[in-house]
Amino acid sequence: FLAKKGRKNVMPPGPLGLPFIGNLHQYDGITPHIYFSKLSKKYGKILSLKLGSSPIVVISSAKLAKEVLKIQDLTFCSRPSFLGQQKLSYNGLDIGFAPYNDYWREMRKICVVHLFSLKKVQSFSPICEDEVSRMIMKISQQAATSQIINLSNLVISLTSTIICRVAFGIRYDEEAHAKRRFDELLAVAQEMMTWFFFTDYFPMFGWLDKLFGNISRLEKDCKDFDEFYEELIDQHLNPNKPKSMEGVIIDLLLQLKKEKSNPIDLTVDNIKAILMDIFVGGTDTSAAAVVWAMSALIKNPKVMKKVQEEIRKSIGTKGFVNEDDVQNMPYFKAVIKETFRLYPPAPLLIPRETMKKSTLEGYEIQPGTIIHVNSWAIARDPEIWENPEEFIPERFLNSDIDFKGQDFELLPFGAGRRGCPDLSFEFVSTSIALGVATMDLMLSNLLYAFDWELPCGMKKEDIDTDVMPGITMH
Ligand code: HEM
Repeated sequence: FLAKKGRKNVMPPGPLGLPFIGNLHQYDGITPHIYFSKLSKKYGKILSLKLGSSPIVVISSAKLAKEVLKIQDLTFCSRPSFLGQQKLSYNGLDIGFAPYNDYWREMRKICVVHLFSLKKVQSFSPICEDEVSRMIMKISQQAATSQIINLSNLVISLTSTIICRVAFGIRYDEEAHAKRRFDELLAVAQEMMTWFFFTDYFPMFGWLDKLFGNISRLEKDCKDFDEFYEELIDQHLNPNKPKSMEGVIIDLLLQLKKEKSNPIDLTVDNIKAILMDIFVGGTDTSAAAVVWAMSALIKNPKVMKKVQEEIRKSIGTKGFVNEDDVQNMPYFKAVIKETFRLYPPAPLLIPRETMKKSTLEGYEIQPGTIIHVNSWAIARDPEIWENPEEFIPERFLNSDIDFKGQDFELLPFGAGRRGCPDLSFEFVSTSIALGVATMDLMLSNLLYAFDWELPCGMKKEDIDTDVMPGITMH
């Protein structure tokens, strides 16, 4: 028995670890959200464990998420410094992996004010619409000859094409070498960001990373990225660049660098680091969400039929669903929310690190502790959600719960000062924000234009829903 008062100085409960390695031998690094969720059933909504020398606390309730992301946001708003993430972000010169400090505050302001202002995001809409209609055309051609469509590949390729156009003003031909190179770089970034480096958990044994070739691989990947950015920057500095390259994100950043009007003098490395955030944050997340949505719909044919009826009734013979049309489709919006609930693209958000000593549920949390908010587990908590494992969009039809970071039972974009910058548009419908708008457009048009079924001989139980490693859940 531990009275709340008596818990002082005690870490939250958790599995017993071994000396030196802690719980590393039990840890599932591929699906950590599921591993933590199982632990929370045994140890509670706040639990702790140790990976090597790193203390970790996992939160699995809406109430505690509110405590961490809102009430004590300032205490819990730094980021741990993992080797792969640090190297890829030019030592935290980006926004997502930067520690909480004045630099991060300024960079985030630049991003929100200049790169993702409402006007800017709206100007991206014709690009998204153009790319989605090209995708629909491509599927039509393949369907006409009864070819099987690999939807995951198509959707990932589409989001990366959109980001390339929005960020660099370049439309890579799908088969082109440059496009393949970009997609490969993205896949490598995902892998390196969650790669196991000894340095992260056993700093004294960092030399093992060298021995096992982890460092040379990481350095090679960073070099590849760097060359890619350099080429892009050179293209944008060319006074004879094509018109399509003007006013895009990289151009805006180069302009800000030249103007020197910000408290931070932007360097080329700052620009490269921000580009990395935009690639990784902007491409993977909405693509993963669309693939999960389609998988859920294929498994739930009644929901598929109902949402298609809504879209087709609303759009009629217009031929294409535009961004504004979606606002008049409550069931479609509920399908999006239900997808975010069951399949949040970043199930553990991006890990936080405590800035100072604090107390959570009477437990003392030391500075430098890594905090995981298990948004995946919270969104399946039977104390909050009825039949939590079922895909039932109807639950959102008469509910005010939204995903803008105010309702802590549904946190696909995180919340608080480190929440996804899309949330800075709290005063605007989130569908205007780039990630959701892309997702709305892709999914609504896929459902409007085609009837979907699994390849011949495949049953819905055969759909492989095993998760691949990475911050984003593919
Ligand atoms: C469906 C689309 C998206 C989802 C589900 C998503 C989700 C997330 C999540 C969960 C976080 C961490 C929040 C936290 O720690 O509380 C985050 C942070 C971030 N996201 Fe997104 N995101 C999406 C789209 C985008 C887009 C389109 C961009 C930019 C082009 C972007 C850029 C970022 C950045 C820079 C951060 C780091 C914020 C910080 O640490 O201050 N995301 N996002």
